[in-house]
Amino acid sequence: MEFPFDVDALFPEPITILDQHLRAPARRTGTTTSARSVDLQQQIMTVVDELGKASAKAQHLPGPITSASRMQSNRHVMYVLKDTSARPAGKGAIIGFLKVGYKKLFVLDDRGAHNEVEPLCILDFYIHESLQRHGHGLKLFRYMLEKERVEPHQLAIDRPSEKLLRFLNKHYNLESTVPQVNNFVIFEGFFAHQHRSPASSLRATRCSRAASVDNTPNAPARKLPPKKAEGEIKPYSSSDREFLKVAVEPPWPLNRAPRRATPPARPPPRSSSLGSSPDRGPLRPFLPEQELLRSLRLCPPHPTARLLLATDPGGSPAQRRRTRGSAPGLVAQDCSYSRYGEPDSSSPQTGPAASSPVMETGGVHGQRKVHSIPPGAPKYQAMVTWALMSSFSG
Ligand SMILES: CC(=O)SCCNC(=O)CCNC(=O)[C@H](O)C(C)(C)COP(=O)(O)OP(=O)(O)OC[C@H]1O[C@@H](n2cnc3c(N)ncnc32)[C@H](O)[C@@H]1OP(=O)(O)O
Repeated sequence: MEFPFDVDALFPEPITILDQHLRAPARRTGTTTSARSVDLQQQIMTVVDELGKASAKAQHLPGPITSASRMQSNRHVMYVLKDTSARPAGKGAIIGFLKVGYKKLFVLDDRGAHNEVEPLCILDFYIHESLQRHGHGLKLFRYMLEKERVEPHQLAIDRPSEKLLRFLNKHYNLESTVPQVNNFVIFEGFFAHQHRSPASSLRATRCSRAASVDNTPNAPARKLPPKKAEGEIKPYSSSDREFLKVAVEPPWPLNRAPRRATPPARPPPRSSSLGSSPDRGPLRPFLPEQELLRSLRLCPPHPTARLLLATDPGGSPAQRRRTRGSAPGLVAQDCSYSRYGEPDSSSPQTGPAASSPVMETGGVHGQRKVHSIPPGAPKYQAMVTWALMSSFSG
């Protein structure tokens, strides 16, 4: 993976360890001015962002789980492997990365009992497509194990891909998993020699005062107090990949999904740690325009909207007619309906909307009013305005 700046100079060693400060490694020669170090940090951030994007693409994730901003806001550690052999255009290249971090998890042991632990977790792992199966992943993984002083079976893996499961099986003989109900995979032997971070040791010390703690020296995990019901254990575990599921939705009614006559064919995916891959389903689609218009027509009348319409100069029949004549494509119509929705034949102006979009806000005494959208106003803006007026009803 190449960059428009010299990554060979940026990362002097074959493997560079980055933490939340995303600092450039110490230079071998020369001094670094503060302006230069800001520049170098910017380059590191670019590398991290691009690696995160490439990894997400390789795993078919809807978005990156590794980025400079996420690195800065978490205590994760990233091992970056550079290509020492090739220096295309004299700027070097990056082969891949491995991201790890300690996480507090609730995991089940082989008897199905809950255990609170804080293991080192494999959070993201990526080797450039052109260089996979060349031993680079193993080089990076070995280096990380050595630096973090952990054994492979002591790790928890955040939703491993099929490739990673095979990698772990091939290089470390990890095969039998301990079934979990969260997104992490742990292997047999996890509880035998659970590695404890300084943070977890501290927490275990604190917990020992509150009793219900296994007092065995180096006890890897403690049983939760019996008073806690299973449903109360929250969060069950915080997968880094969880945030990808949170779709940013527009406000009501723009977020209303089309109504289904029948239940979905497939139940929503269940979270499992049995090697399930990340949820790759698309984010919830925005409501199509026609569906939105239909929803708006079905909505009940709103007092605020009525008030505004009553005082709206464009609400007079004359004004509406003028608008209809002068601005094609905009709504200028006054439909009268009976209270139950049928067209009211007594009204001088009845009939379907001549043009769209139609903003029906409901009328007084059974009349449904269609009010005009100012010329030039985008359709969605008008819909949102109407929706906001409706939301005041509560
Ligand atoms: C928690 C997480 O991060 S899950 C996401 C893991 N990342 C990905 O799936 C992204 C795409 N894959 C990759 O980036 C890499 O393949 C990695 C990181 C999984 C492994 O790195 P590599 O450099 O390819 O591994 P390395 O060469 O050291 O070991 C090769 C072994 O890994 C496994 N492996 C690697 N690629 C594949 C593949 N395409 N299909 C099946 N197994 C594979 C195999 O066991 C392989 O041994 P083999 O070639 O004898 O079958």
